[in-house]
Amino acid sequence: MDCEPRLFKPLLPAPAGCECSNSDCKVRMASAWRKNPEGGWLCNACGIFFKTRGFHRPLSVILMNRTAKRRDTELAKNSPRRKMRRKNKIKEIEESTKVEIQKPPQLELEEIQTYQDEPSPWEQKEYLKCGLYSIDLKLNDLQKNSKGKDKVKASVEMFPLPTQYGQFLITDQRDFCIPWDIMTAHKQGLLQKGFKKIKTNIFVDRKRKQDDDPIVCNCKPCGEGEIGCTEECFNRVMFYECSPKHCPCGEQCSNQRFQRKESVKKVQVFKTKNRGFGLRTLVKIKKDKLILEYRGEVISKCTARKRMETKYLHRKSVYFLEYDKGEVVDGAMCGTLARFINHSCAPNCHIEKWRAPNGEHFIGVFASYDIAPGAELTYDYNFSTFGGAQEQECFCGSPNCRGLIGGKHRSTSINTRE
Ligand SMILES: C[S@@+](CC[C@H](N)C(=O)[O-])C[C@H]1O[C@@H](n2cnc3c(N)ncnc32)[C@H](O)[C@@H]1O
Repeated sequence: MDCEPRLFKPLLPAPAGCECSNSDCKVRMASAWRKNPEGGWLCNACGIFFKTRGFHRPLSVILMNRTAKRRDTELAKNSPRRKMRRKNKIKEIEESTKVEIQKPPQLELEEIQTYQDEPSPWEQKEYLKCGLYSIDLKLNDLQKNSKGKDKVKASVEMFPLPTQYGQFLITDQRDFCIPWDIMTAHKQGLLQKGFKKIKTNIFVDRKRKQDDDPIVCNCKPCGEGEIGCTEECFNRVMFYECSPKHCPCGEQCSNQRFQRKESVKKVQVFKTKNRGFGLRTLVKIKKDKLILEYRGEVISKCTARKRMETKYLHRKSVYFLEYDKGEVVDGAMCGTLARFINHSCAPNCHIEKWRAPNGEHFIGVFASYDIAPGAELTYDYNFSTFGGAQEQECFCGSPNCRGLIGGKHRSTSINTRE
């Protein structure tokens, strides 16, 4: 295909070093120069315009021609449709400015001034929303996808990044802020590998029991404003929680603390000097109050041993707690904040095991006496943890410290009357 190079006429300076006598144009270089009736010089474009229309080329047409010319040159495109559009625009402007031409020159100038102040929409510049190599992709434009959900789309299509960009990302140092929730979780030790809070125990080696024949107490339904199932409640004495469906006291039953999740909410994980993380209370806790339920994965002792020999082989902390005959709660991977409670030989808490109406158990940390705000919560591991782990040196710091936690000294007795 023959493809002749496009020839541009060389630009000539105005004769005698002057400029285009159209006060809106004033160019010094043009492809040709033409004389106006007064004897001055007009550039080729203004000369032709004046000759064909009888008035000077207005500023808006000059600007539009310049923009179009520049765009044409830059993009090397010359579509006939665009030419038509430009011609039509020029016609429109001619129509609108013809009347103004009749006005005295002073008025014409004012009119043109307003053109300059308020550029027409086709003269307005479009700005890129994002740099070519912008570090942060702008994700402002939300578009709906086929399912009607918001779909994020970058505002501007990006060029591929230069090859050295990876190096830049590695070496670039920028200030950043860790999101509040992540920072808090980190401070509370919740970012430990794989730890997740759960709302009920997870049964790994068997199914959860679904006993639909709960033990019902013989308390009498109480009057309005009274509290049911107090100290004398047969279930309470036996460390059984009443069933919400069957208890004669109904809504007034006070023996459903685990099921109603009546735990102390204002507790805080903190870093201890030599015992890893610990848990402290931010509020005063009364004697016998349920502080937290100890939840986790309910596994057989056999699974627990296997885990200790594999998964937890190099772990310093142990999170096993006796659950039932031959079963253990493992709070290492998932559970509640109770897993952060450390051992003390002079503890302020103890563990209680309560029977749930479905035949399973609730294991809770209870206050052994009134605890002041800010105090670290502790219980004696030797009475409640699973005795399969190695002995560890005790750093509880109490005057009657036994020196060791865990190992062979452990007993499995938990406070329960089963
Ligand atoms: C259930 S975790 C308690 C939370 C643990 N401190 C943590 O950072 O996750 C039990 C582990 O804490 C440490 N620990 C608890 N009480 C301790 C004590 N009095 N002295 C030394 N280490 C203790 C031991 O490593 C133990 O295996």
